[in-house]
Amino acid sequence: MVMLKDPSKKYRKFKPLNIPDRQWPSKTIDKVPRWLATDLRDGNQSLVDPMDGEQKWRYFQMLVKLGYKEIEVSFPSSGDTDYNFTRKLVTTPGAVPDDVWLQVLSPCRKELIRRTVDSLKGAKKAILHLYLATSPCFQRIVFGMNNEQSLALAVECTRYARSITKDDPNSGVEEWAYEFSPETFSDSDPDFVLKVCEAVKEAWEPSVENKIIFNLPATVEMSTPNVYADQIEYFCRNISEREKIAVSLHPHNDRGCAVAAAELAQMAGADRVEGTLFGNGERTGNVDLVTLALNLYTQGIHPQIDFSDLNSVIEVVEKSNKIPVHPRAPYGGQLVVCAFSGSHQDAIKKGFVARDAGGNAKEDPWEMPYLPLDPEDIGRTYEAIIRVNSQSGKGGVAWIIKRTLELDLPRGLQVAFSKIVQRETDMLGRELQANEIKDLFVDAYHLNRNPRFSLVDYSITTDRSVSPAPPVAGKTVDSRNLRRLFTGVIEIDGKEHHVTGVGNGALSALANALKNMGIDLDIADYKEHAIEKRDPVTGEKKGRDTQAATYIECTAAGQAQKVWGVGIHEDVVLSSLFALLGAASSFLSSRPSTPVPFRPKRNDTHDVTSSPLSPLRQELNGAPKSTGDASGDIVANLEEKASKSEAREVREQVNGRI
Ligand SMILES: CC(=O)SCCNC(=O)CCNC(=O)[C@H](O)C(C)(C)COP(=O)(O)OP(=O)(O)OC[C@H]1O[C@@H](n2cnc3c(N)ncnc32)[C@H](O)[C@@H]1OP(=O)(O)O
Ligand SMILES: CC(C)C(=O)C(=O)O
Repeated sequence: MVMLKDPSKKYRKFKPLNIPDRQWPSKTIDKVPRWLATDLRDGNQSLVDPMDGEQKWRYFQMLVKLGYKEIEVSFPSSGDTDYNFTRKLVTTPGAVPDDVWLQVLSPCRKELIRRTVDSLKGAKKAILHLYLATSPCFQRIVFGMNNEQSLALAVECTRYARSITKDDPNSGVEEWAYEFSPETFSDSDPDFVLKVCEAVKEAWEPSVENKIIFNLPATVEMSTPNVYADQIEYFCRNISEREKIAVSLHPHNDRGCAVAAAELAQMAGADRVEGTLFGNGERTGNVDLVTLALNLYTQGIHPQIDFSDLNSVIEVVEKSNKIPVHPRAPYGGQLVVCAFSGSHQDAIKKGFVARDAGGNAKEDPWEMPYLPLDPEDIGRTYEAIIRVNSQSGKGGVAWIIKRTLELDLPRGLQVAFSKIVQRETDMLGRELQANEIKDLFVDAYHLNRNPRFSLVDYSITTDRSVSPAPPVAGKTVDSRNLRRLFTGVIEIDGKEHHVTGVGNGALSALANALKNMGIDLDIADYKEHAIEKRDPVTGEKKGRDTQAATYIECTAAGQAQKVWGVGIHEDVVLSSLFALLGAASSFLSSRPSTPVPFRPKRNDTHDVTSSPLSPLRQELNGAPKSTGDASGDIVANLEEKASKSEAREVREQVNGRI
């Protein structure tokens, strides 16, 4: 057995402070703290391969660009890399903006403090940071010192630091600040910490304008974050000359609560937070500055750090640390702006549709199911939001087709295409990329090339001979009542056929022409809309022209099977004809399971039994003969099958528009 049955002897419960009148629980975070980025020090010291000078340089420039004004750049006494990097920063003109403070860390050892201070000669603004552990555990085990000795060392080193920095006119730095960290604060006696800090403050003599920074680290996270908040509130309430002090936080993430600890401790009175981008740092890491900043942002407070292009930040962080940002890391993780599951995708899609429909501007209130932040604000694209795997539904798939091809699929087609996608994801056992889904759609609905039917030539004329309302003397003919005659050449499986058909509109005329060839399709659903012209294969915009997209759902007379056809063309009539031919092609190709009725009509242009259509007939061989009326037009069929209002809508479209 590895885990103890009773761990209570080995691990003792952390004893919380007793502050019955604590104030922080009813506070909120209303302002941006001072941020200190310690990626180049605490983050760097924890890496398998610490950064070299060049990597540090690039990282530093990024931190400056993001807006950090206090940056812990090194531990100069650790060796040449950090010392030389610090020298390069202060000696390279323009490398450090005038409003940026360079912070450097040293233990309480005089020779190391000297070297640390020397590294900064030439800097405009510098923070010298000393640390000394105050917890009984460290005092006893690491230093072999008692409280008095620790306090004396802290004061002695602060005095020494003062003498070679702000009190030294030849220090070579324009403005000095001082930070002291009672290391292991989270495990220290709060009253002893106060005693040490009072003594250090007295030794440094801060002012209101140039405050001393007391950095109170959860060097190791020991307790629930409310206990850390209590410790911070206790310090803030009891330290004297609070106005001359910046209370700083430095939470580590041993229990996974660093962000919560930092937030509660700000509510408890802290002014400043030290951390790293994406939480790199010793063991489980430092508190993540990206999360803290964007948590503020999503509460309506700009963190004064610009994460507009978070992807490029991730790139630098990953390259420098050689540690990938976790795919589920808040805000930055690859997967956090993605939804795979059907119900999430559906809700997000509806959210975006509602936002678009409301004509919302970028800064209008964000109300989006499942997404706490507009991904666009941090430079992430909507395309990345919805990804498709076997857990996805029609909503996500439709969203991808909308984004890639600008096609607004009717609900029935969403359902049908989603099944095709589902089959593919199940078969491949992996996620499908947006481009793969687009290609699948182009292929399934023959947008690139109809594999079986091709419209070689056609004309649509009015057929007055069959007009339902022949002209009456003295009255003009209502052209809306004229029936249309489709005459054309259709190539089927490489062979040309002359066909004719009559209908209420061009589409129904073609449907009847197909019916005359034995392909008896009824139109069950019809939708069209305009789109910007795009290449159907690459999806790229092709100028400013618009195209029509037509969606037609067909059933074979007397059959349950339904197929969809999609047509895209500048000409709205052609777009619908292509959609019908697409459906016809899909129908024939899927026929073996549900054969198409094949009914040669005696008065047809072609006798299919002896015409070149024979191969087609053979393909259709064995199909049950329909008992339906071969002359019934598509709108009449539709009225039988669809609801009355839908039928009326389609009738208007078919009769009036095409
Ligand atoms: C919580 C933190 O992250 S603190 C920052 C930690 N960062 C680093 O340590 C990175 C850079 N460190 C180094 O390069 C080296 O450790 C150095 C240069 C500081 C010291 O190197 P060495 O002299 O070889 O000492 P070593 O690293 O073995 O041990 C640390 C020594 O410093 C002492 N020490 C540790 N912390 C402190 C402190 N805050 N003040 C004074 N002395 C300290 C230890 O007690 C130990 O002393 P000992 O040798 O008398 O037992
Ligand atoms: C030096 C101090 C602030 C530190 O890194 C820690 O305690 O974690």
